[in-house]
Amino acid sequence: MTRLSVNINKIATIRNARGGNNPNLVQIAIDCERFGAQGITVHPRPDERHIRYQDVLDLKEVVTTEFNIEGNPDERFIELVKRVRPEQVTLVPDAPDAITSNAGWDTIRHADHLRYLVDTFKEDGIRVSIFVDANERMVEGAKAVGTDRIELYTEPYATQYPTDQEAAVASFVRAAQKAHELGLELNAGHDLSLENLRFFNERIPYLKEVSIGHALISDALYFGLENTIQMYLRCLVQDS
Ligand SMILES: CC(=O)[C@@H](O)[C@H](O)COP(=O)(O)O
Ligand SMILES: NCC(=O)COP(=O)(O)O
Repeated sequence: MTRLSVNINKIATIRNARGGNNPNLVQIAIDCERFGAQGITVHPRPDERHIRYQDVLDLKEVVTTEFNIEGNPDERFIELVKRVRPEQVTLVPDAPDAITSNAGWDTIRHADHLRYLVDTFKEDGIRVSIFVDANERMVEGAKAVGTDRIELYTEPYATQYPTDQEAAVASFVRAAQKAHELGLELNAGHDLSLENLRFFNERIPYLKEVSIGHALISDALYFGLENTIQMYLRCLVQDS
């Protein structure tokens, strides 16, 4: 079964709006796990607009499932990840002023840099995942730099899904097959939701993990966090 990692960035966004500790990010991470999440994802950004670097250190003390730290690997990020030693680091090429992540790596152009990063994190026993578009050449490039996994950037899938599900998923199926042929493990994320997740999971072979934040936390406003996590988990169960 594909595993669900809950991205708690948006909890930190709400907390930061008032400067105090409500909602309590650490308690929410503990509760997400209690409600069935199989991982916790955070994406510290240089401006700390949601997840703060201190949050990552605090979360390391309590997360008992898979801890996944995503981000643009600048010096501060590299130092943080190497200090925390999460189960997984996901390398994302987003600009500091980007509203959210908006593209995968060009794994061919940035091959030398990515190879260095993969080696750096693997040295500390941290699994490395590289965020890529659903493009077979980029998957091949990711393999060439030695990563363990890739994460497919699913925003284009989510955008096209309401109008043409088959067209939306086609390049993702090809990229997933390519990853499998090359021996790469597969994650996916960005804008996955209750609307589009089940179909994606049914169609994408060998999917190990999805990380979901924005839609899941928004749904929790209506359904509650525990129910919402269970609803997402049900989308990931395959009928046999
Ligand atoms: C890497 C990725 O796909 C993003 O979804 C990211 O983790 C979300 O970041 P924000 O919560 O800052 O939009
Ligand atoms: N890696 C994707 C992620 O963690 C969450 O993305 P989103 O669901 O907030 O778009």
